[in-house]
Amino acid sequence: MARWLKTGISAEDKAEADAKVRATVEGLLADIAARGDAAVRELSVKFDRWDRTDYRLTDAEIRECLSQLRGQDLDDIRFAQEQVRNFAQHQKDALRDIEVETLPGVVLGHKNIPVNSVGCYVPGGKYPLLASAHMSVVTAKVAGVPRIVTCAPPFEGRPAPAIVAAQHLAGADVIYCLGGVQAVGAMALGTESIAAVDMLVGPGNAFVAEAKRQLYGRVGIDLFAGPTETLVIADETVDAEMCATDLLGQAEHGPTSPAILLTDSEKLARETMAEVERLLGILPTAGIARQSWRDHGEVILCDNLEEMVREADRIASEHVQVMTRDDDFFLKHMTNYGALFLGPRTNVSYGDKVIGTNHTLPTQKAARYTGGLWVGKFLKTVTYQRVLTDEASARIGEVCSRLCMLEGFAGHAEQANVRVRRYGGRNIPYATAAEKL
Ligand SMILES: NC(=O)c1ccc[n+]([C@@H]2O[C@H](COP(=O)([O-])OP(=O)(O)OC[C@H]3O[C@@H](n4cnc5c(N)ncnc54)[C@H](O)[C@@H]3O)[C@@H](O)[C@H]2O)c1
Ligand SMILES: [Zn+2]
Repeated sequence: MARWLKTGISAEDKAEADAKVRATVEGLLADIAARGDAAVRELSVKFDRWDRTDYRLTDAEIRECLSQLRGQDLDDIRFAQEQVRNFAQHQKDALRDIEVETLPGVVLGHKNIPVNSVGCYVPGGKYPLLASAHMSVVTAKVAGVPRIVTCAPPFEGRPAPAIVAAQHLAGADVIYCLGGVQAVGAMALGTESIAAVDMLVGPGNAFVAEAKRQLYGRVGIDLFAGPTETLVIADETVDAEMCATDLLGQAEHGPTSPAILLTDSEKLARETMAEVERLLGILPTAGIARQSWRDHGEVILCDNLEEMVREADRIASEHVQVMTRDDDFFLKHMTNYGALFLGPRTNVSYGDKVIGTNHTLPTQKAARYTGGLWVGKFLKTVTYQRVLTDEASARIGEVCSRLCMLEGFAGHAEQANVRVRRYGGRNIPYATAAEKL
């Protein structure tokens, strides 16, 4: 039986916090819908103390941002984008348009059409998270999206040069310096100055993730990608320093980021908890990490690998780092996760920043029903059909007609009957005679 050596705040407290965010976001989106640019500007001033008449960055501002980065920084950004682009291209190559003859004379096909315009949100409230620009803009580009708009909040009172460089180098068509609900609201709803997009993608804090959720339907969204979560599954093949580092490395994202250790070793569990305390004494971002560890950190002790898989699937964490005697066991049996990091040689940070898999991943158990952002999310798989011969049309038509009448759909039946009469040469009376076929 799984046993908790450390727990976080209660499910009720979490639900209450979520309800508050929901209500706030509802109000902000209604305001943007009603008052457009004026509301966007007011919210930008209120939340980010950032006031402009036009939030679109000019070419000169973009060039200025690029010029502020060192050559090494630009090379590193290009390297990371190259990795993301390569893997996304391989994934795209695995998606084929198909056209098949499923019965003699019956041809069915599907093709993958890129969404026409997307809005890529790049978070930047607490840290200038430039990596998110690679993940959404580069991937949209590989998918073939014709119009890519991107937003990130100001950082320390101005556009973050590294984010803007990443947005630009990734191939964004239009860059706005806007954050939070005002950014995703403006992109989805459109304002006097911002043309609405068809789909929103990218991660963000609880407000951003909730705004995307509420805008879903009005536009498409990639997935529910809110505050980061990490799960470390470890046994005594690794030590406490490795586990504690990997927990705090992701806990630093924000005060509501769960970091959970799942292990079958009580010794490792206790040593890791002690090591977390030691590292919190020296980590420069300990302010945030300490709070998330206190409120959302958990340590769960299991009896064996099977139980660890069950617990991990229940948690359905965004990131799962596996460092055990049999990592492949988890790859083989786990079903709910955003991304797996197998073995101590890799880690979530590699995935977050550079290795090439997408870092925009499902949170709050969304991993039960979706994977993360990838090139396929930007593609609409649509179908088409044609019937090549009279015989095929009559054959399908006869079955169709009977099935329509089983449902009481006389009009549908007649769509079939008219074709059976013309192409099958059979004189079917109007609609009602379907059952006599
Ligand atoms: N799931 C994923 O794939 C993934 C990946 C990377 C990052 N993340 C998450 O992205 C988030 C980034 O968060 P962030 O805050 O640093 O940046 P952010 O850009 O997501 O949010 C900043 C914006 O939040 C808005 N805001 C702040 N306080 C508000 C309030 N009280 N009411 C309404 N709006 C408010 C402001 O408009 C501000 O511009 C983190 O939670 C991180 O864990 C998730
Ligand atoms: Zn991270």
